[in-house]
Amino acid sequence: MDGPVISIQGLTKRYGEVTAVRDLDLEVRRGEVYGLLGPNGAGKTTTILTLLGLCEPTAGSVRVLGLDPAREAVAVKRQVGYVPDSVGFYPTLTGRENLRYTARLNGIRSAEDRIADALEQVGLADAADTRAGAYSRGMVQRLGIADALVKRPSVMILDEPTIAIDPEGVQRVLALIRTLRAEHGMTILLSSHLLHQVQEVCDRVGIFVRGRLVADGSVEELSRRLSGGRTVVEVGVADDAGTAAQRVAKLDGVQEVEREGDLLLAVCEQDMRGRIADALTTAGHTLLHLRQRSSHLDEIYHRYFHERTD
Ligand SMILES: Nc1ncnc2c1ncn2[C@@H]1O[C@H](COP(=O)(O)OP(=O)(O)OP(=O)(O)O)[C@@H](O)[C@H]1O
Repeated sequence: MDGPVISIQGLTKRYGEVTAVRDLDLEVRRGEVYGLLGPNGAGKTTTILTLLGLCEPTAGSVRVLGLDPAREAVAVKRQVGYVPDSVGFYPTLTGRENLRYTARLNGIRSAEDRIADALEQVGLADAADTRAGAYSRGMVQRLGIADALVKRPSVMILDEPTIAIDPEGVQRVLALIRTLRAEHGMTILLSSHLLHQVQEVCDRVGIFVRGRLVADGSVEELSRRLSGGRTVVEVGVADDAGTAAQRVAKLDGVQEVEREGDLLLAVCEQDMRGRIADALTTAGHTLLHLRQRSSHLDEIYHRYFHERTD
């Protein structure tokens, strides 16, 4: 299938007086990890439920793999793995037995190999025959992902996949998301209010505030837009920083150079790391540090949030 895997145009969802999602346009391309980012009540879950055909749009059009989830929910469900924010399993059944149960519910026959593969992928092979009631929250979350993987989906939708799990568990889930994308080319949509985590795994993010998408792009792009198109390059040299600063300031495209502790901050029209490195090393400086500074996602998020609510 060509074109976006997820395509939302003009989506509005009202619950009585409450408008949960307003006039949303969003596209997720094949193999992309897209993060829906926003505070509680922003409309993330409503958007996800609409993609799964579990919530009917008030207005607008939604397509998943070219299908209309409101009309073709079964076909969508067959190809899309969904992990809700709180996954429930039978505590007295083992991880493997729980997956057998849902495989049967989904009409997947001869699922044993798929179940074993899915448990292996999420790192639960050793705990497969332990009761789910004895799993940690992080393990339950990973079992939820395994459950969605059994049907070998091409798209995964995860609602708050790292909520209420410990830092080690979070890292395992994030690593798993990266692997699913890298090794299986999976398209992944995840929602979160945990900014740093989204920044770690997503190619693009959409910032949701009160049902509206107020910004959309890669973290780099959002960062550049906020800084008025300028890029800051951090430079550290082992020797005379004053002379190094003068050299960098003379380069075409560098607007100004500031000092921040031991670092020089070169404000540039674009990423000039290569030219800065060349200029300094050619002049005999020893370069210790060179990094393009990007705004942290929480700075971006709060800036957009405040711009819209002030
Ligand atoms: N079934 C419903 N009936 C009435 N109002 C609803 C319903 N579902 C959601 N809402 C309202 O719609 C708005 C968006 O909710 P939604 O759950 O989509 O947000 P969210 O960004 O996923 O937040 P959270 O992280 O808290 O789940 C909220 O104001 C919520 O109270």
